[in-house]
Amino acid sequence: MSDMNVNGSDETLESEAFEAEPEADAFAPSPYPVDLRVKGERAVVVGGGRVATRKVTHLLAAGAKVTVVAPELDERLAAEADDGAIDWRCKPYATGDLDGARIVIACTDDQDVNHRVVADAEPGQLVNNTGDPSESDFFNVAVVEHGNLIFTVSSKGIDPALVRRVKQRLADALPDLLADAQ
Ligand SMILES: C[C@@]1(CC(=O)O)c2cc3[nH]c(cc4nc(cc5[nH]c(cc(n2)[C@H]1CCC(=O)O)[C@@](C)(CC(=O)O)[C@@H]5CCC(=O)O)C(CC(=O)O)=C4CCC(=O)O)c(CCC(=O)O)c3CC(=O)O
Ligand SMILES: NC(=O)C1=CN([C@@H]2O[C@H](COP(=O)(O)OP(=O)(O)OC[C@H]3O[C@@H](n4cnc5c(N)ncnc54)[C@H](O)[C@@H]3O)[C@@H](O)[C@H]2O)C=CC1
Repeated sequence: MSDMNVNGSDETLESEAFEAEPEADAFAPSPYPVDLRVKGERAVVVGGGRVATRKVTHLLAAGAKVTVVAPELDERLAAEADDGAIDWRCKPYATGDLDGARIVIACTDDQDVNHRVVADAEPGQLVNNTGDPSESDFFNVAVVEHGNLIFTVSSKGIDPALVRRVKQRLADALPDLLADAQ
């Protein structure tokens, strides 16, 4: 598998996880792959930095109602809050902030807080701890959209850097790959 090559160049996608070392597969069995419909559902994102910005962008595109809990917001999220696109609770996370959420994403730079968010979530809430895949009900995947097609890339939470590289190659290769398929 190590010579898998999406774009036809000589470069290979080197990765320990890609070689499927038995001890690397801490998240077996594989996750159940779905496209989750979240239109109109409440999503609570705890943390307002770079990683939160990426998650919020996808949640808004999917039509979720987004609440961000954080004492500070990155520039782009601050603009979304000013526009009324997201609800911003300008404060540190506290128990109770997850009430009414269908989806919960913990992405502060304080792993104790992220852990507390996971511990506070109700059984019916889908929770993602961006700093600890072992505590997540789901993983955020890389996305390449092409017309009505959505291509997603996941490594079962094992190797996000590899996922990012593969996404880029997929995006570069898709126009040629699909030229006579549509
Ligand atoms: C488990 C998961 C949690 C989750 O569900 O979010 C997770 C976890 C972690 N990521 C880390 C690092 C980075 N992740 C990225 C990028 C992406 N990460 C994404 C998903 C996921 N990342 C989930 C698993 C997905 C899978 O593998 O199947 C993507 C695909 C989707 C998205 O985030 O929306 C998005 C690319 C999207 C795009 O390009 O479009 C970058 C690059 C960057 O930020 O620019 C870096 C910087 C490092 C680098 O580049 O090497 C660290 C180490 C943190 C540390 O130690 O500091 C952890 C924690 C850990 O692994 O323990
Ligand atoms: N899944 C992924 O794609 C990645 C995940 N990570 C994880 O995400 C974490 C955050 O990364 P960045 O967004 O780059 O950090 P950042 O420093 O840009 O943002 C951290 C945010 O957390 C907020 N925050 C801090 N304490 C808080 C509290 N008690 N309550 C609410 N909000 C609080 C801050 O105000 C800030 O908005 C990293 O520590 C790492 O664990 C890092 C890289 C990629």
